[in-house]
Amino acid sequence: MRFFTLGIAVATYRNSGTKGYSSKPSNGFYTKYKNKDKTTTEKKQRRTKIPWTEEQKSVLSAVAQGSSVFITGSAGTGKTELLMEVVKLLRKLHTRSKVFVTSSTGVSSFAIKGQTLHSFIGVYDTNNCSPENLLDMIMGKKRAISRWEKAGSLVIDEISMVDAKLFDGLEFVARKLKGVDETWGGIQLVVAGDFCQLPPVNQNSKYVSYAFEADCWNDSFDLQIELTKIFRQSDSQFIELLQAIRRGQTDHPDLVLLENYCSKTKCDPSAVHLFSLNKDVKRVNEERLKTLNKDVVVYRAVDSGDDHRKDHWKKQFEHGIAPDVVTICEGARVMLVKNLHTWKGLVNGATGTVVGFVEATGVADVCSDEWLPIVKFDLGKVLTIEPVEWHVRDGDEIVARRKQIPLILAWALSIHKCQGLTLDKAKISLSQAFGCGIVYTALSRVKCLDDLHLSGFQRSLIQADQRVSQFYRRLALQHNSRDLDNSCIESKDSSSNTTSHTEKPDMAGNICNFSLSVWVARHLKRS
Ligand SMILES: Nc1ncnc2c1ncn2[C@@H]1O[C@H](COP(=O)(O)OP(=O)(O)OP(=O)(O)O)[C@@H](O)[C@H]1O
Repeated sequence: MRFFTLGIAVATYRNSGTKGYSSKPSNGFYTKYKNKDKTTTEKKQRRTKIPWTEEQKSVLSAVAQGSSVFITGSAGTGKTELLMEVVKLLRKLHTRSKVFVTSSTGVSSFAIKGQTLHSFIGVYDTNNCSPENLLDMIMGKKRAISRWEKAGSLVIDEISMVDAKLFDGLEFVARKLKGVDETWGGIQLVVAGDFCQLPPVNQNSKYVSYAFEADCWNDSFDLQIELTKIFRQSDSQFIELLQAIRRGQTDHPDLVLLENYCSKTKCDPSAVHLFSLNKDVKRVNEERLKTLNKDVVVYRAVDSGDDHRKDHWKKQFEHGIAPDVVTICEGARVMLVKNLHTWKGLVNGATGTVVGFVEATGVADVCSDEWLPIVKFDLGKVLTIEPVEWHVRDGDEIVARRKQIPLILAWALSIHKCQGLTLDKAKISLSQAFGCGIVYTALSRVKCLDDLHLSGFQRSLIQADQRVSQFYRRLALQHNSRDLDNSCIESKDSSSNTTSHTEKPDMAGNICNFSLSVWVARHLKRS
């Protein structure tokens, strides 16, 4: 493997546009943030302390039994958090090198420390590809073939953006390359996502088919489970309103609240501005940076990787969240794009303001004698941000590394980029919004209505796809029939005292018996 380095340039120049290296950005902070945040062991201990719900536990126990599982649920129900735990479990079951962790978008694949689904497949343009075409394209790629042959488990996050044709194609490829005549060639599949959020993007046609419409969908899973406990929001009125929007309900009485928020509330200047178009995001961020009229510091990423596969990983970085160039100055609103200190809330999505710069002496081989930003996070913590590393993986192998400051300008963001994030405050411009799920995805980023300022909101923008609604209705019916089956099994088994299960009311007040759901789902699938 050959590595090359682009070289880092940390330069300061006046906002006026005249480039030139200056000594140090003017600020009053030259003391490094001392609290070097505990040991790795302590970090690990804290992470494992998440109080999993019964639903989440049932997923973990199904995975531990070798089941293939689909995890869905509203925004903020902990799908991604749970997936991280599932990955740990799968690695114990199959060994690390046989577990492939993927997501449909670059941003979300970084969030789960995986790779994009397309990079795992080894083919980038899969639009309207038949299963046979897909297999043909993969057959020309040794590494891709070996990944498929090796795979004991495949994890796919943000499934809402994967279309049915691709999902069926992947199942076909798995069966052929594993040489096992079982669904997915016997690979343990764990898939997560919310079909009420952003749908698949198909460049060649307006019609999108969701993954659940794939012929193999039902046979792919032993358990399909909808998580019902929402963690991101706690205000029941807001939760109910979001659920109405998720269902595409345009006549909900509380929608008037959003119309009021559109016109009346004064916008908090620290709120993140969300747009549906990237050009609006770029424009607003550049405008806001200029208005500060301060010296800026430019951080260029240092990339290294396998030269032969440079096109591949460059593309990955382009589509990922790790920025190529970060241009900031004192006063700039920024967002962390990597988890730094989870237990302190300094995670991917945490926002703050650059309050100064500190000399970067001794920071591992980049930025030496240059400047590191000090960020005061909205949560109150102040932290010197050092460069971190992102990886592009090919299965278990790291094929490229990017070192960069994990910040992006955060006055404005695209709604697509923020899928999966929790935002402290948001100013959402919906005037250019289009398509199903976009209003729900945008609004569900914040924790409460007071954190929201809206413009361009109209009830007509709320759109839910009928196929998605039908899918969730079917899933709910399955759950209900499973509950009935469970109570039968319970009474059968109670005589032998072998069954223990937890009862928990779901959002609709029904009683769900989750510990038995795996068995029942398998039973339903086979019968
Ligand atoms: N059992 C739990 N107890 C407490 N908090 C939890 C639990 N599970 C998840 N969370 C927290 O809930 C928040 C939302 O989780 P996460 O981002 O995984 O949701 P999600 O379902 O993936 O959302 P989205 O669909 O918007 O991507 C996170 O802050 C996460 O740490």
